[in-house]
Amino acid sequence: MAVFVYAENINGVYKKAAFEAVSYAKAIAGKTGDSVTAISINPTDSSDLLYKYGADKVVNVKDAGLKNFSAKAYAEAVNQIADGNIIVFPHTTDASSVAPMLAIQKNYSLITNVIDVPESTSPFQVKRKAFSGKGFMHAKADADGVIVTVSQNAFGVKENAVSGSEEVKELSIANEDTKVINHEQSSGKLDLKEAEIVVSAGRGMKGPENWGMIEDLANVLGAATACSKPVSDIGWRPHTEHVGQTGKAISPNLYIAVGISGAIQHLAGVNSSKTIVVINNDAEAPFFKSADYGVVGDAFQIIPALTEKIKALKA
Ligand SMILES: Cc1cc2nc3c(=O)[nH]c(=O)nc-3n(C[C@H](O)[C@H](O)[C@H](O)COP(=O)(O)OP(=O)(O)OC[C@H]3O[C@@H](n4cnc5c(N)ncnc54)[C@H](O)[C@@H]3O)c2cc1C
Repeated sequence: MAVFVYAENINGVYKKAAFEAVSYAKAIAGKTGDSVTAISINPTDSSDLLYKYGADKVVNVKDAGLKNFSAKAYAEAVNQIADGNIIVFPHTTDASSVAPMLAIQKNYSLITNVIDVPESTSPFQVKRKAFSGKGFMHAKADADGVIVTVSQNAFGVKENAVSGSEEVKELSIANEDTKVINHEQSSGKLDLKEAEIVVSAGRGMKGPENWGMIEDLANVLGAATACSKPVSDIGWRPHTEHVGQTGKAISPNLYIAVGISGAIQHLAGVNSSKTIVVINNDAEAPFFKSADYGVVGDAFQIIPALTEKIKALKA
């Protein structure tokens, strides 16, 4: 028996979330004594990248009709291959819409946003995020089969190299429903949901002309940039950077919040970050209650000084 895992790629290139999902599937397989079979749709990347994280077998679906993403058609493709009782998906935007479609097609339980290896695999029980990341719960699958989506950056990418094998599967799936015509990445920037470090700023920055210092700090740390909702609403930053309840939910290893008050709707999207650093000139700002480290002070002095210090350390 195999633990199946959906290895997501964008325009043929594997996402970091795919490596994390394979690492997670390998951890489950270690408990059940199964092998890991990864399924990917029209990848251009080499399967070697998936063997590195523990995929014993990679099934590459070749289907010209699946060039454009559609949750229903992709679920059908995975359904035709995955004949095991445990199927793992990354909790990305695309994959988290494929997983429920597949759960319906297979009549399996669906547990989303899991953050740890299962406590038991029979019955399947696992810890997951709840209430927009403000709490945790232990979910138990009712059905014999289970599909899980792994919260990004929760488990981590873990090398576990095996000498895997590859199978190419030619499919021809009807893809006539609503589909994504094109995936475009904002120019040359890190994907916010995949980033290990995020530097985020809010209205405390006073205006878009002051974002240079946020970008400088992000560059020196190799981080992605994010912002609060009002900042993107006023047009200081693009909507793709808006994090929170109504924006992207992220869980980087390090989240640096600059001039953000820490409203509950903002926290809902960032409070599962592993380490939170808050920089705010108001010692009473609510964000400090959720911070691992806090600096009370003027961002306009602290950020450039911090950037210089990190540059010096790196040199
Ligand atoms: C239904 C709903 C959904 C929402 N969804 C979201 C969401 O997804 N994401 C989100 O972010 N918000 C969301 N909001 C808005 C949220 O309630 C807050 O209004 C918003 O997060 C505040 O943004 P801010 O912290 O940038 O601005 P402010 O609340 O204005 O805070 C600015 C902060 O900057 C600090 N500051 C000022 N000057 C400096 C300085 N020189 N140096 C350091 N610090 C300084 C201030 O002390 C203050 O704490 C939502 C609201 C609603 C009602």
